[in-house]
Amino acid sequence: MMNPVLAPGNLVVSCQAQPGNPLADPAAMALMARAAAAGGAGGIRANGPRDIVAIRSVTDLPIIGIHKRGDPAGVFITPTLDDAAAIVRAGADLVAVDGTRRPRPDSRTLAEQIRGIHEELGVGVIADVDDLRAGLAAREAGADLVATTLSGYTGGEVPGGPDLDLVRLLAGKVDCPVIAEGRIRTPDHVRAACEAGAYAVVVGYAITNPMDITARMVQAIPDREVV
Ligand SMILES: CC(=O)N[C@H](C=O)[C@@H](O)[C@H](O)[C@H](O)COP(=O)(O)O
Repeated sequence: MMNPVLAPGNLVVSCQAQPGNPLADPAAMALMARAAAAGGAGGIRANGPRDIVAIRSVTDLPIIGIHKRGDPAGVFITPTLDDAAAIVRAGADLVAVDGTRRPRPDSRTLAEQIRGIHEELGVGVIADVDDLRAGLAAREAGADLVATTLSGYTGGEVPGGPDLDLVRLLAGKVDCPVIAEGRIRTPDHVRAACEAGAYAVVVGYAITNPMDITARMVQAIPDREVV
C-alpha cells in the first residue's frame, strides 16, 4: 500500500467552486485554502489543475486532487489516468477517483486505473465510493484509502445529512483508512464521523461555499416573500 500521506485525525477542507459560483477562480480557491490552513485544516481537497497549481503555491498541506470531467450523472471524478496525471503534475499529493461500480468512460477497470496511478504517477489513490460493496471492491482493486464521497449521489434523492452508517460499515470491513466525506455540515457531524471510525473528515460546502450557506439561511426564513 502507498503511504497515505494524510495524517490520521485531520480535517480536510474541500476548496472547490463550480461554474456559476462567483468564487470559481483559482485565486479565490487559493485564498480559501489559506483560510482553511490558518483555521487548522490538515489537508485540502481541490478540483482541476488550475486550482491545484494556485493552491500548491500557497500551502504545503497535503492536497487531495480530483479532476471533475464529463457528465455528473455518471463517472466524473477523475475518470481517466490522463486526468489523474494532469492533477499530479499540478501538485496533488493524492488522487481521488470515482470508486463506484459504474462503467468508466474509457472502459478501463478501476484496478487498471489505480495501478496506472501507482506505477506511472507514484501517488496514493482514494476511491470515492457510494456503498459498502463499492468500498470493498475498490480496496480489492488497490485503493489506498476509501471515502464516502459519492454516497447519495448515484441514484435517488440526495439525503440531507452525511452517511455515517457507511463510514461505520466501511471502517469495520476494509483494511485501509476510511475518509468521511459528503454533507458534513456541523461540528457534531465531524465528531460523529470520527466516532464512526473515520480516519479523516472532509468538509466542503459548509466551509467554502458561501453561496450554498446563504441559500440555506434564506430558505430558513419563515413566510419568505419571493420577489
Ligand atoms: C458528489 C460530489 O461531486 N462531491 C464532490 C467531490 O469532490 C464535491 O462537490 C463535494 O463538495 C465534496 O465531496 C465535499 O462534500 P460537501 O461539500 O458535501 O461537504
